Amino acid sequence: MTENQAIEKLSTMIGEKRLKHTLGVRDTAIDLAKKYDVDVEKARWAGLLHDCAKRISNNLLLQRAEEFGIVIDDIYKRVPTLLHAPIGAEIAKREFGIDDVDILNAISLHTLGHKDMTTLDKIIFLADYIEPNRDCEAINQLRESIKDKSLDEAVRLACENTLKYNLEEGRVIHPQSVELRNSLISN
Ligand SMILES: Nc1ncnc2c1ncn2[C@@H]1O[C@H](COP(=O)(O)OP(=O)(O)O)[C@@H](O)[C@H]1O
Repeated sequence: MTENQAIEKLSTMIGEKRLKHTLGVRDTAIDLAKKYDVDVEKARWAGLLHDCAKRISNNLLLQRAEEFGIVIDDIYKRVPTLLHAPIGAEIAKREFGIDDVDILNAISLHTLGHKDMTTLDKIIFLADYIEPNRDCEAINQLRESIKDKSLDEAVRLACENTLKYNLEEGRVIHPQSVELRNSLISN
């Protein structure tokens, strides 16, 4: 499938607004890949497809997770939308013909992150947070503050912002993101 064909298909799956975000993530991921010497094509495809399951309803996400053999833990049960990441990886494989494990893992980990992320995984996680179409105070500030920081520092700050947001909103927090945050603290 060409990139244009993928974009065409995606637009029917996620709608115009989410597509704009997606193209922002793709472009940001490509810039970060060049900066951190990661395969640009992998960053392009992971960025492009990271949210391909974003429009699927909670009930269908739970159903698909069963079908695909994805373990539905307690937090996934309570916040099924989190499943759009691992299910997105399955859809990228089944419907977009992606067979590269690095791309599929980056899609799967883009929302919660993971303590053992590869550089590509970190790039997609960060790109999803800082892409230019996201316009809110916390993100605008973070974009500025990470300019002179390492990738790990930037990932930690993005992760901490998401954790803080979930705390402030009184939402549950998946331990995988707490583990990611702790893995990026040196003491
Ligand atoms: N670590 C986490 N634990 C629990 N919920 C989370 C976590 N990270 C994100 N979420 C929630 O998952 C939902 C989807 O997150 P995300 O895909 O980042 O959203 P979007 O791309 O639409 O901003 C949000 O409601 C967010 O609060």
